[in-house]
Amino acid sequence: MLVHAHPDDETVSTGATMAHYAAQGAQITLVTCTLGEEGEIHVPELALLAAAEADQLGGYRLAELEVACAALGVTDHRFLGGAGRYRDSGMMGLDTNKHPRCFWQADLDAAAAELLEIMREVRPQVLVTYDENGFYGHPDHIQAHRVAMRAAKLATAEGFGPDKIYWTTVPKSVLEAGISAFAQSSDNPFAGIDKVEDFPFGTSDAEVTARVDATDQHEAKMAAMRAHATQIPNTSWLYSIAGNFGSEFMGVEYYTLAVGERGPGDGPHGWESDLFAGLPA
Ligand SMILES: CC(=O)N[C@H]1[C@@H](O[C@@H]2[C@H](O)[C@H](O)[C@@H](O)[C@H](O)[C@H]2O)O[C@H](CO)[C@@H](O)[C@@H]1O
Ligand SMILES: [Zn+2]
Repeated sequence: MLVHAHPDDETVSTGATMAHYAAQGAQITLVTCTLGEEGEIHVPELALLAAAEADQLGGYRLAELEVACAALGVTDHRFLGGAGRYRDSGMMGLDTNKHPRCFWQADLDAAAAELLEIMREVRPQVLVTYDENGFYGHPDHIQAHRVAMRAAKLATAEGFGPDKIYWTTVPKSVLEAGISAFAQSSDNPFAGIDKVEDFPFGTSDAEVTARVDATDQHEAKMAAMRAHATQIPNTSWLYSIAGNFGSEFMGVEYYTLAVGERGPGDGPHGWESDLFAGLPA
């Protein structure tokens, strides 16, 4: 089970992983907490769908998410509390954070109870969500972390909690490699970023627990990214990195184990290569 904040997060941070396990026949349940109503629109002809105009972006991103899930092979997708229950809160500090229906204003116990019911049905072995900072500090990501961890605690108390809980991450060594690789490039997605500490995310290699190599699924991830066209324009830095690093960047995703027993791993850091490592088949 993966708990994400907005449509497109599932693809950008865990898309290759989901496609990898879907291809193996694993049961994958994706829970998205908002419709992404407050997002930017990188498709000019859709500009009037914006929150400040027709306020229809949420419905459009719902459809983008359906196409992305199909590209990844994900067949079980839910919106927390049902589509439209929790509104996109906008970036931290904006007035949209005060919208009465926004996820940032959600009652934590009520939202966790919604997720608990899905956990009761699905009984996930592995739960994936964000760290306490929501990976990069967006209020909906922070709230997704809080709701997922609260629901997991309640599920465990009732005997059906996940065996392992992972938080998405990127090793600082990978970020440093990206800064170096693009330093001389005219199309530098890291322009203006001189050191890894300038990123609002990233963990030391020692804090990373798992490296999922799903390079065989990088095309599926690219197709899912293309489905999220309102959020990921063709000029996105994601595509320029993919063009330079290829499947190595698009098909490898990293995680930190927050709860559960670390399974067998390999390499200099003993990273797991499988999120189900150490669990009964
Ligand atoms: C990846 C992610 O969480 N995207 C969110 C985020 O989008 C950012 C937002 O539009 C910001 O204004 C841009 O400068 C930034 O580049 C975007 O990543 O926040 C949106 C509003 O809450 C959300 O809809 C989007 O999914
Ligand atoms: Zn997001």
